[in-house]
Amino acid sequence: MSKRKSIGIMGGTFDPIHYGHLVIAEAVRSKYNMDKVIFVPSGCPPHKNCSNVSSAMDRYTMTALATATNRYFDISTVEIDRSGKSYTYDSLIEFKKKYPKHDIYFITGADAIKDITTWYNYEKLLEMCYFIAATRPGYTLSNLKNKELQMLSKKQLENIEIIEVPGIEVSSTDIKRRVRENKSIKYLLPETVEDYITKYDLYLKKENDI
Ligand SMILES: Nc1ncnc2c1ncn2[C@@H]1O[C@H](COP(=O)(O)OP(=O)(O)OP(=O)(O)O)[C@@H](O)[C@H]1O
Ligand SMILES: O=C(O)c1ccc[n+]([C@@H]2O[C@H](COP(=O)([O-])O)[C@@H](O)[C@H]2O)c1
Repeated sequence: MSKRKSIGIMGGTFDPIHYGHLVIAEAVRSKYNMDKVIFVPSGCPPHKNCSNVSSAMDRYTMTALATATNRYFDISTVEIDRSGKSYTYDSLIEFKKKYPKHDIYFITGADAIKDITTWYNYEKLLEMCYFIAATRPGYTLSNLKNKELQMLSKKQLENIEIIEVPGIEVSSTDIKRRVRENKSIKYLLPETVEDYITKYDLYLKKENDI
């Protein structure tokens, strides 16, 4: 990594945000001594059905609650303010303009990076920023390098770093299912987010009914 200043961009649907997201963002920030990590809730996640996702306001609020206690964490509305699919390429253009002196690192789970060749304008994206892919349980480094990423050139692969972080086996899908089944979600996500979910009765209906 160069000695230039750097920031991390942590994009996600965050429906809801949980400790899996927070752990990887903090692990990457401290490992690379980043100035900050900006959490970017998607407006309409490109690879998900937007109509099945909670409102942008709920997801933004939960992300703000979850990140409030970390002075290095920030939050951006760049994607929820934009209409149409929330392509990372469009957001990165904006962040490059806003932070011309910083190196930009897009932080993602390793399971998401394996599909990078299906992302909008992925070739340009890989020239514009570095990707830091945190392994989550079930994804090994060798599997990822050998199989899913084999379409990429050596130069493109150089802009992707796969790192291991303390694994937390939690997903937003699992949390939503637990809420529906009236199971505890305690210790899977910050208490403030848990309280928000309870207060506004989020996730009680089946995903297709949202
Ligand atoms: N437990 C986890 N460990 C590591 N990375 C994670 C974890 N959960 C999510 N991520 C990563 O965080 C990013 C944003 O994830 P997202 O908001 O879609 O949450 P999710 O839990 O993966 O949701 P879903 O269950 O709907 O797939 C993605 O790059 C994803 O790979
Ligand atoms: O730009 C794309 O084509 C693209 C395709 C899939 C995922 N992403 C981004 O990757 C991040 C994680 O996505 P998701 O669907 O797992 O929440 C989020 O910021 C998405 O906008 C971006």
